Amino acid sequence: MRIDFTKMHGLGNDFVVLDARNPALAQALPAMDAAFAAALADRHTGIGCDQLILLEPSRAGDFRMRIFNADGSEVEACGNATRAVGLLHGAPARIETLGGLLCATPTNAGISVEMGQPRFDWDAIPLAYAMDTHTMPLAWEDLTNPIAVNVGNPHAIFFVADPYAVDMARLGPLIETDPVFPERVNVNVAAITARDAITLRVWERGAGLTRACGTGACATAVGAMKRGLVERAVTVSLPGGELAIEWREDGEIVMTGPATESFRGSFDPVDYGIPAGSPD
Ligand SMILES: N[C@@H](CCC[C@H](N)C(=O)O)C(=O)O
Repeated sequence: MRIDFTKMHGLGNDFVVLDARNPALAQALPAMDAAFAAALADRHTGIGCDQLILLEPSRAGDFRMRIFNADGSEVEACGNATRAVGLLHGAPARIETLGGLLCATPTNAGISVEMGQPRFDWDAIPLAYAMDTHTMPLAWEDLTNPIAVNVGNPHAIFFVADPYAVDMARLGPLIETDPVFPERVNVNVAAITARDAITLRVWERGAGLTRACGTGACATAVGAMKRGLVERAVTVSLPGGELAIEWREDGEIVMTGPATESFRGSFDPVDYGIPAGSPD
């Protein structure tokens, strides 16, 4: 049996969405593992995407969203995909993720998502320094003094003069896989251009340089607010376009921006070496 998919993107950060709420599709879909997710995400031999999104039934929310990076790793959060599935749903949705329950609402300005409250895990790193248990420096060449913000998934943010002057293709993977980040990390380089504006590029954990990263925009905005560099509402400009990020007084981060459906299609799992309906 062929399996239907929807190809979507948020500011050019692109997704293959499989809707396993549909019982026929759920039955035909092989168990999702890293190898299968990576095969579908491959831009040369698969459908191609930055993240594979699997929608499943949920007791906690309207549905559950599972997120797989292009390298097959399953992760906790994806801001752009949350807007994309919010668009697909077409009405306010409570979306269960590994990173928490998120609320997506269609508005005139795009899809607005309550992304939850940030955690500042960086405190753990200076503690390691104080106890002299660290092994790595907090600087990677010219990238120094990052702030780490967890918005369901982990981000390290470096404030620089010009994000486009940073050699992300080289430094991104170096920092992503540095042992100082046991779960690897999304690497953000950002410039503050006004009290309400940030320019950002993101090397995504498990996906590389993407045109936009919703959680990266949230983490960077909140990191900049925590350092007193910007006000509580900012526009974040990424290579693929702009997101509005607000850190409300109640602690909730709200991200608003566009989402787009590109096309629909179907594939045969046999082409990925997996017999249809196989439990493996
Ligand atoms: N593109 C995403 C983030 C996807 C997950 C990330 N690469 C990770 O490994 O945490 C977004 O829009 O937030």
